[in-house]
Amino acid sequence: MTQTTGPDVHRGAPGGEPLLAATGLYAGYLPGVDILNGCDLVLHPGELVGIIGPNGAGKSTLLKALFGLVPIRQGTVTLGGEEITNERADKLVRRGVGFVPQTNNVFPSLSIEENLQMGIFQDAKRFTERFEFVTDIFPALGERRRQRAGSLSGGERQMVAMARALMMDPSVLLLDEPSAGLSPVRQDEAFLRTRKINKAGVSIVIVEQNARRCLQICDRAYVLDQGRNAYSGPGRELMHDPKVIQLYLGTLATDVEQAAEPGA
Ligand SMILES: Nc1ncnc2c1ncn2[C@@H]1O[C@H](COP(=O)(O)OP(=O)(O)OP(=O)(O)O)[C@@H](O)[C@H]1O
Repeated sequence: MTQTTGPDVHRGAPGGEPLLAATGLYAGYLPGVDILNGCDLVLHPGELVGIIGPNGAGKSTLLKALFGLVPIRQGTVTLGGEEITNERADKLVRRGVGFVPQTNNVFPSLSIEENLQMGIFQDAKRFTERFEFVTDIFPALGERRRQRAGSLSGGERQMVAMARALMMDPSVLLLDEPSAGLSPVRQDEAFLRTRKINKAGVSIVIVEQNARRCLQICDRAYVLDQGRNAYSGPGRELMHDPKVIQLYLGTLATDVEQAAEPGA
């Protein structure tokens, strides 16, 4: 049973102190209108945690609230045990939180290299070291460092945006729908890229519309509905949970899974 009730909200999470923890968050854009209605999330060191749910559930709002872009009216956020609720985004970047927005995530008139410089302007002396790290993960960015970001494809821009967020050596990366607007093949690449960053030691919270693919790559996931936790658990477990399939994944998820299983 994966329904989240009370202490079961972080089902499947490893023990120990979480790296990032949000507790009982109420947040919204307009006075008196809450989009988040008491949702919780924890991210443990090394984890890749997904947030899925229907359109308008508040997935992106949760990410923005964690990054100080939407005011939190009630509840707390901690990073490494220290409270960071409503801390400004630039301070969060200094404290090791990176954020990759869904759209407008590169400076189109700047080159790839200049975009990466913008990512580390708060600690410019580390540019060379960090440039080497990110181009090791994404060699294409090193090879094309002089190319204007505006001339890149959607998938390549997404890669630049992720790399820019990695320049400050974050311990936590918040990714807002990295597969949005990409063709199926490019979507797969975006998920593989996410996994690669995670394997390089960065803990990740990823919001995704492509719920099935998200659950496939995540250690754990939360299903949000109307700004509240509806279900949670290990990604692959949620994928096969009849309630989650019926309410949030549709029949396609089971069809595709069965087709992928030998002998099915
Ligand atoms: N800047 C804004 N000002 C006012 N309301 C907003 C703003 N951004 C989002 N909302 C509202 O907040 C609600 C949740 O939006 P949010 O983008 O967080 O949902 P989501 O779960 O990410 O949805 P989707 O999967 O469609 O991207 C929606 O009703 C939306 O209209």
